Amino acid sequence: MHVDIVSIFPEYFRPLELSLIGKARARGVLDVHLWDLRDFTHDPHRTVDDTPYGGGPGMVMRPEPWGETLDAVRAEAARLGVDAPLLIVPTPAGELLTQRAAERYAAEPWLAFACGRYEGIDERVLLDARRHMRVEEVSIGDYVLAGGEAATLVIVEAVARLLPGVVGNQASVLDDSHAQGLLEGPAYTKPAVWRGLEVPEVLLSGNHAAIARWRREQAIRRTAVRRPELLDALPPGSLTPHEEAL
Ligand SMILES: Nc1ccccc1-c1cnco1
Repeated sequence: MHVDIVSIFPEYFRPLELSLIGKARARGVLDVHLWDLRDFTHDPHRTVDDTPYGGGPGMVMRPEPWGETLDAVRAEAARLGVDAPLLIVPTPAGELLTQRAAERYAAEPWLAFACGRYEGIDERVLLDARRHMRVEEVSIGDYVLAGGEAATLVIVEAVARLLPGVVGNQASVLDDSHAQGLLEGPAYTKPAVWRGLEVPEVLLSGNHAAIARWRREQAIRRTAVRRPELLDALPPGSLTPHEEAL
C-alpha cells in the first residue's frame, strides 16, 4: 500500500518510522510519502492560511497550495499506475471512523491524507478534489484536535495493522476489540497471583473450550456495560439465547 500525507508538520509523522509500521515500511509492505504543504507556496513567508470570508475567529487554509499539492500527489499516483486514489480528510465534521472503514481502507492500493489545521481547509479544495478523486471526510471521535495530523496517525495505524504480514499473529488481529463487533475482555499473564490478585481459574484449566466460552462471555458482558450500542449493531443471530441473557 502507498500512503501520501500532506501536512504543514511532516515531522509529526516520525512515529510512522517506529515499531510495526516502521518494520512494514522497511519490508516494503507500506510506502509512506510525506508532502510539506509549504513547499507549494510561492511567497517569501510560505503562507498557507488567511482570514475567513464572512469574518469570525481564526484562519482558514488557502486553496492554492492545497490544489497544487494534491495535483502533485495525484500525478505521483498516476505515475504509480493508480487512477482512482482515495483522499481521506480528517475533520471533526466527518463520518466516525469504524473498524469496518479501516478494513475498507486497508483494501485500497493508495491512500492520501489531507491534514488540515487552523479553522480548516477552504471548502473548494475538497470540491475540486472530488472532481478527480474519491474523497472521504473522517472523524476519529467527538473531540477537538489542533489539526488532522494526530487523526491521520490513528487512521494509518488502524489500517496498516490490517495489511498482510504487518502484525505477526494474524489471529490476534481477528480477535481484537471491534474486529468481531465486541470489546475485548480482560487479559492476564504471569504470575498467577500478583499483590494478592489471582488469575481467573478457568484460564489456568487448560480446557480450551471453557476458556473460549469464558472469554466470549467476558467480551459480551464488557460490551453490554460499556458500549451497549455495539451489541445492538451485531447481525441478527450473532448471540446465542444464553449470550443474549448475559
Ligand atoms: N478536531 C480536528 C481538527 C482538525 C482535523 C481533524 C480533527 C478531528 C478529527 N477527528 C476528530 O477531530
